[in-house]
Amino acid sequence: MKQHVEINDLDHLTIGGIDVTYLAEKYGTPLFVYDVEQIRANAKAFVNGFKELNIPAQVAYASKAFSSIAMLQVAKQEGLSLDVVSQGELYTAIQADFPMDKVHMHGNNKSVAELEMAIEHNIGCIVIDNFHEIQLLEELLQKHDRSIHALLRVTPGIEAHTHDYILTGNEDSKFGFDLANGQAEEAFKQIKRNSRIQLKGLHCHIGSQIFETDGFVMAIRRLFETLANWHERYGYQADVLNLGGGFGIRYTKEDEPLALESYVEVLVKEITEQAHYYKLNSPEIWIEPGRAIVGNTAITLYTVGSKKEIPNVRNYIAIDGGMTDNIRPALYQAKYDAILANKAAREKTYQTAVAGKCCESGDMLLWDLLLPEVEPGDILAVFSTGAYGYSMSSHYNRFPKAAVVFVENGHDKLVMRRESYQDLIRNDLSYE
Ligand SMILES: Cc1ncc(COP(=O)(O)O)c(C=O)c1O
Ligand SMILES: N[C@@H](CCCC[NH3+])C(=O)O
Repeated sequence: MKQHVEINDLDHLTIGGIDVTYLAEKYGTPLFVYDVEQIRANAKAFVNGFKELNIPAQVAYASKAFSSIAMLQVAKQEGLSLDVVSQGELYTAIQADFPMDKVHMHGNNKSVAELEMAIEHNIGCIVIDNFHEIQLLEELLQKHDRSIHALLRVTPGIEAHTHDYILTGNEDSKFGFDLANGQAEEAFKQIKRNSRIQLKGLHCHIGSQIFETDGFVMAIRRLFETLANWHERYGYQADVLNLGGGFGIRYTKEDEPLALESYVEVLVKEITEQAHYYKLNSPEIWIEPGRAIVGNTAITLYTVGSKKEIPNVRNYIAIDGGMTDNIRPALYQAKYDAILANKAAREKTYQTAVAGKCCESGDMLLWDLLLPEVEPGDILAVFSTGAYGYSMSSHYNRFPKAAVVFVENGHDKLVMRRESYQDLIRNDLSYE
């Protein structure tokens, strides 16, 4: 994947051609900085991958990875569709003037309000997840005298664990209808009985941060066994197969992601072959990458503060953010890489852990990092924080949320303001 950061002759890190120490000074820290050119390049890798193979497809950006009006505007400009899982994500899409016919709604417990909002705005597709939802959707479509396109989310019994796959019998997942135990077929029959729900096809999502293609191939084969069966018994042909997201990115040197185009090639090849084998129509291919669109496009800038050196144990440096802007190390033991942005080419001699400033021992960003000699005021840049960083951020310890800046063509633009303390207490009511 293309590198979007460099080191300039001041020995400073740059992103999208802009000195990050300038950005830290201008906007303060913690600061998320996205390289928009890289977002576009990632989006194009998927979109053009399908175009070059002449395959009808939709690349839906999974907005859970990072949703903001500016981000959705870029997604729209790149011709992406959009995966939303809540009213909040749908509301953001509406505010970004995202074409509603390209919005797909997920969720394992969609509320009446969510479904009504989706129906009212005529979104492109609902991904039906459970029996309760079928009933709710039927009632709401009847009430509003409307119809809607839908996919059926199935669990194919394949789970990706980043580097390998396990086949599970009855998959223990809160999402979707199980193929093996017949619930998917029961749901299919219920939906087919309702003329207001047009079932466009099947959806599955096998995991996240996946570096191989075998799991996708296995899932496609499972889906086609099902489709062949439903074709034979019910005369059903799917217009769409949605393989979800999960395409892995590089966080550290140990990660070896595939080129994004190669996932596309494998999906296209396997789906085409399976359709041919079972003499079924080739469905449109939809995917939902989140991390692979934005993950490697952003860095987070922090200012270094205190230091603690425990002889023969560990050194700690602390930064002005932490689990409030990046919960992933605490939640998943996720690994990151980082450098001192103002001493980017300096020799690295200081072994240290990087701690956040929350009142929580687990609030750590990195456990083991080699840096140049560190002083308070240095700017730490953590790489690959574009996905599930800001979007999973919290107000723990009442820290205001960080600011987000987009850089492109040598210009920087604030796209999410840093929260103020006033913002923090905006929902508090007095009890005096
Ligand atoms: C249904 C679905 N689609 C898409 C995604 C996006 O995944 P990723 O960011 O790994 O591409 C997820 C999250 O794992 C998901 O649950
Ligand atoms: N939030 C997770 C991925 C889950 C995606 C949603 N199914 C992460 O940071 O890796």
